[in-house]
Amino acid sequence: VRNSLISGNETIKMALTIAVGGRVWRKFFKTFPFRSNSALKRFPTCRANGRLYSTSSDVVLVRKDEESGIATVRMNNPPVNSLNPTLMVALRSCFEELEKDKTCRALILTSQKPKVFSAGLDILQLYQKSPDHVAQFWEKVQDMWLALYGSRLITMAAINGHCPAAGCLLGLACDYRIMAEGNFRIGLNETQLDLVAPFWLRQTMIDVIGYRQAEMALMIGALYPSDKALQLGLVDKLAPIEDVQTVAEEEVKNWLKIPDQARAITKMASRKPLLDELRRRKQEDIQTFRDETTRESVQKSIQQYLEKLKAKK
Ligand SMILES: CCCCCCCCC/C=C/C(=O)SCCNC(=O)CCNC(=O)[C@H](O)C(C)(C)COP(=O)(O)OP(=O)(O)OC[C@H]1O[C@@H](n2cnc3c(N)ncnc32)[C@H](O)[C@@H]1OP(=O)(O)O
Repeated sequence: VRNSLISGNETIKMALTIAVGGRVWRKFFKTFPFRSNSALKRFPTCRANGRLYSTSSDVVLVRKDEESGIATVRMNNPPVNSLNPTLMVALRSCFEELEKDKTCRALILTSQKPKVFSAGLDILQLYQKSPDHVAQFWEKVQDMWLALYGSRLITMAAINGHCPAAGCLLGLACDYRIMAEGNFRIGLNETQLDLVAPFWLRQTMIDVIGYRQAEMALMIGALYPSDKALQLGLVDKLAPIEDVQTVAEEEVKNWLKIPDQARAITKMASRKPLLDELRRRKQEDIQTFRDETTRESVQKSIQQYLEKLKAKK
């Protein structure tokens, strides 16, 4: 159903776009306007072995190789890259900056701290917080995802460690996933916290691993070891943890051989319906998240989950 949501008009527009040579990008951006938020402040930048973008808080480290146009974005929010508002705003801002940078062609998303790609949403931000806080928090999740999933760039997740829940959400938003071999886990374990993955996250899981496997994985909140994730198609390739970044760079170089505009138009053709649907239902999605998360029984489950995390030690 989703694929058929691209109208005939848009398909014709896309075909014309490809055909009209010089005016291609103007038409492309008209057909698929990429959003940006002018209120976000630009990164202070400096140069060292290529361009190094840096957020004021340094929770996101970005190094761009000017020659190849490949930017590596490292999440740097110890101990486990949990997605708190600061990290999510920095990631979104970084994705949007790279999007605007005409010399940037690809983005590799990884963790500065090997062994954990991201522990997902910062659970503390969902516990005993006001409905307004939770609503604002969720909008940051949505905006970060829209910026990454809707990117014209080649996006590659170099998953160098555990990747539960919203860590997996980030991976699924990319075009390709390379994961570390070994005892690392990936998946959407939301139901284990008594949470329900929103429609757009569920849809990306279905798109990547197929309906039956996604339905089952989501219901039981499965976290898969990397070899099983490869078998399911949840990740595309495995590499020893120390080689994940290099393998990602090699893979990007293969993708760079494809002309950017045809690749990006094709990507948008398949992603636009879901992007549009979330944009259209953004407020409804925020309200659902706010109401669900602040429910007493869900708060109790989150409390128990936090206690379990602490007791692990
Ligand atoms: C439709 C409507 C409804 C919609 C609702 C839809 C929601 C859908 C979207 C996504 C939801 C989510 O992401 S929910 C988040 C789900 N995430 C998880 O379940 C991951 C939980 N974490 C882990 O499993 C592990 O930490 C793991 C990542 C494997 C790393 O293990 P390690 O042994 O290396 O590290 P640990 O010792 O466990 O953790 C180090 C410290 O970090 C803390 N910590 C770990 N994960 C954390 C987290 N996510 N948030 C905060 N803090 C965390 C621990 O408590 C420790 O704190 P100290 O003891 O103080 O040091």
